[in-house]
Amino acid sequence: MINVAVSGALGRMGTTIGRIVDEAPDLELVGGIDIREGSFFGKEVVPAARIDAFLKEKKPDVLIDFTVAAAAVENIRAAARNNVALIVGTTGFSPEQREIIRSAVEGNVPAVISSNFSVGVNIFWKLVREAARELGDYDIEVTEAHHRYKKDAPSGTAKTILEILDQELGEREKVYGRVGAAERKNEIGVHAVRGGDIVGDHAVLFAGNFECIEISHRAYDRAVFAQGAVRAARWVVGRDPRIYAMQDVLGI
Ligand SMILES: NC(=O)C1=CN([C@@H]2O[C@H](COP(=O)(O)OP(=O)(O)OC[C@H]3O[C@@H](n4cnc5c(N)ncnc54)[C@H](O)[C@@H]3O)[C@@H](O)[C@H]2O)C=CC1
Ligand SMILES: O=C(O)C1=N[C@H](C(=O)O)C[C@H](O)C1
Repeated sequence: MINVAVSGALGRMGTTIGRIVDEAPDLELVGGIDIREGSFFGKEVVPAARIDAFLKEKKPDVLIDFTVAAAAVENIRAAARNNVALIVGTTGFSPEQREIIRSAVEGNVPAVISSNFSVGVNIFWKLVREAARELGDYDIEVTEAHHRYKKDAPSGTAKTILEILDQELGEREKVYGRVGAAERKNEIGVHAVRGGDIVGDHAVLFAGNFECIEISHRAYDRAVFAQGAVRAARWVVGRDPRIYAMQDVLGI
């Protein structure tokens, strides 16, 4: 039995993950952490200020964090000092926060960190990499769309797309939300749409003369992210103490 705790337990992803863990015969939901007290699936949710006492008492094997960047950094540090493995889906980290996370995790606990835990997006990233290798001279535009409550833009998944494009094509200027009259150069356009209850759409357009290729992914339910995160949680326990990607979990 793997003991699982969830931070961001009262949020959209936290409740989706809590339900999956609660229903899994091989997993035990030991409780949750959020900014306020509460309960989910019959388990206690404690305020983030009490995370150390919570981890010592409940002894989860793994903490799954879907919160906000500043909170996740503190939760990750707490898990690392209490020897709890990590799944981190939170997005919007600054380079400085990424460095704090790296030094908290490396050599201390195993952690799978991914801007997107869906299997489909992990395959989509591979397809984008392949297309970029062949179509480096085409104009490239990245578009993402999410629900009205999303706090960060562009999405973590879109930032990962940009990292892949930079790795394959060399670093190019990014133009965010094109406005005004300017001739297109070699930049990559990046566009974020926010509205309604859109779960998560991403597309990369490669536009050449007389043809375009668009690679896209659309999530219809956030269960796809939650199922991926739970799959990663089963995989991460007992691994060497370092940062892993979802591709490591999937073996792709
Ligand atoms: N990697 C992936 O596959 C996915 C990542 N995300 C990311 O997950 C994060 C959460 O997304 P949602 O669940 O939609 O947001 P949400 O706003 O519904 O939930 C976040 C929860 O975190 C709580 N929280 C805030 N500070 C906290 C702290 N210090 N400790 C514990 N909990 C705290 C909030 O009260 C809230 O309940 C975002 O960064 C989002 O981009 C979302 C979906 C998929
Ligand atoms: O906030 C969300 O909802 C999502 N966030 C992730 C991101 O920023 O890429 C993943 C997914 O698209 C949903």
